[in-house]
Amino acid sequence: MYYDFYSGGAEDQQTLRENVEAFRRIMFRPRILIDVSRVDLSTSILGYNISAPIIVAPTALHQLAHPQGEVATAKAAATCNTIMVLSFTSSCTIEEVATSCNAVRFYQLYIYKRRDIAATLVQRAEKNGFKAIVLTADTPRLGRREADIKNK
Ligand SMILES: Cc1cc2nc3c(=O)[nH]c(=O)nc-3n(C[C@H](O)[C@H](O)[C@H](O)COP(=O)(O)O)c2cc1C
Repeated sequence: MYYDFYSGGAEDQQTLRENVEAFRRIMFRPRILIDVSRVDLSTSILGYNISAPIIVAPTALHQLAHPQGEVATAKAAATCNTIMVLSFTSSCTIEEVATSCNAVRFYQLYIYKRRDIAATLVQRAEKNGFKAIVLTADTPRLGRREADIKNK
């Protein structure tokens, strides 16, 4: 059931397939006869410098995959000099992740009807040195993930 959670998509998984296909369609443009003695992919997001234009997207429940969960992911982000976005549905607490490493951390938020829950979480994230809120707006309801239904 853990594997299905990570690998599965909703309904007939057409969007999941299209996500993979979309990346396959992206080609690197070769640039010929230019100086490659120093290659630098670094960039910045909201003023924070990172080693490449890649950050850790918010994903739920890392402890399903590893006992150290998001703490280990945040340490890896710090080692790679990039940003860790901690999921609202993280298996480690905001405080555990904050004290585990010095990665630049953003906090992902779903907005529930109970706005006081969101407010409390934002305050906890702020208090623990998270630098930005990543608002997830595309999940007004969860997709119908048939593998999860089967595994219940
Ligand atoms: C296993 C899994 C768990 C996820 N959990 C969350 C989550 O907790 N919060 C969230 O905002 N997005 C979550 N996402 C969405 C990812 O952040 C999203 O896939 C990522 O932003 C990459 O976007 P793309 O799939 O459109 O390329 C999850 C995705 C996967 C595959």
